[in-house]
Amino acid sequence: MTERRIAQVRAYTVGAGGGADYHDQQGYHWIDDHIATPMSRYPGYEQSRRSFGLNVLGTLVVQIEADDGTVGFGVTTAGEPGAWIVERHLARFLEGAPVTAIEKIWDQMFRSTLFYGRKGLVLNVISAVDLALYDLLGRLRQEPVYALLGGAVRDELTFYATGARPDLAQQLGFIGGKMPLHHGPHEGEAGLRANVAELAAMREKVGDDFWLMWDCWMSLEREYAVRLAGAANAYGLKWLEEPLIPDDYWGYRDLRRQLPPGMLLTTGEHESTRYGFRMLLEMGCADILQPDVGWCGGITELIRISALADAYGALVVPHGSSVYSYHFVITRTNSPFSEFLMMAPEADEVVPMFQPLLLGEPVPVDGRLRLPDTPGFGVELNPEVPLVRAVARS
Ligand SMILES: C[C@H](O)[C@H](O)CC(=O)C(=O)O
Ligand SMILES: [Mg+2]
Repeated sequence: MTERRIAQVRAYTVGAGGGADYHDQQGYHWIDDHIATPMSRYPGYEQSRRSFGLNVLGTLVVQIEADDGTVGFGVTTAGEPGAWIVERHLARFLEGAPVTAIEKIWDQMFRSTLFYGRKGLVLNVISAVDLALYDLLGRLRQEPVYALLGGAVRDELTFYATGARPDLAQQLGFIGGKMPLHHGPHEGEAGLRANVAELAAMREKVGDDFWLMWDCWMSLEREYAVRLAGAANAYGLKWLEEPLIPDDYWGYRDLRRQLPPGMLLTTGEHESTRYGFRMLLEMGCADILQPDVGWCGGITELIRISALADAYGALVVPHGSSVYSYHFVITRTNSPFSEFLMMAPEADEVVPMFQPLLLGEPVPVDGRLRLPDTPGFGVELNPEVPLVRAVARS
């Protein structure tokens, strides 16, 4: 293959809601309906995550154009600050470099941003660039990303669903349902009882064998989490997800030892890089790691995180991220199933996660999906969604 070089990098924000910033929804949506969060303790921020600014960043789209005009793209949650980082800082490591220099470009982006990066927004941006590079390489080679990653280890993906209605997810063929936790510790014993009553009612609806999990979205304290897990055990809770803030590695380590036997502890969607996941693994913080490929450092870093996890006997079940996760999960034996985020406002039907931004996004049918072999990640930007190149080059 002729060696292609990167001609131009472009960063865009997106006018419409949704897309990679999937919390940015209008009107009623289960994903913003009194979900327990680290901010719930402050009056006025309990009912809606949008109220404390969960949707302030918006979507970032990174396009990378090769010198033959082929364009790959990646998306993340980073909006205008992310566009600034791409255009004013990271572009220098990309433009003129070989398209195949993915490892070197990653290393340069990471090292050059250490003085203000390491986690969070900067890693979201590095992830989007990395996804765009993989998409571009796949398009140039006319191969799906999963083929670039060594090929599929199984024929199809199997999914659990995240949403407010595991009972409907069961009817739609998913293997389990992960519900948001609705009441945080600030709601006291009554809130704890209300949480357990919701779980009990859902168990009644789905029967004994369907997986039920709780996503606590960093909202709990350890003592509360122990009591909640103890009460939930009677209703067969499969895992307790992200109960503590991400930096409390010590809390996760201790909590994992205090959970009822058989109940799993999961976390990682707000963790990034191999260094963050090394902490989780070495300290024994979780049974299942849940990196988000759009936030943890992209495919390049997820490969390292997954290998590290495998050596520790931990599963990696990436957080959401649709096709960007699927192309990875299908290639890894320690990623036996996938998450599907139910983005229908009532969680009552399967709709593409990144709508309206992407076209061609495949969705599970009967809880399963055979990945198409379309080049790259197999999705296109929807021309009807306006993109804004908000940051001029200096
Ligand atoms: C449902 C959760 O609160 C969050 O919005 C998504 C998430 O953490 C997950 O899918 O996992
Ligand atoms: Mg989660």
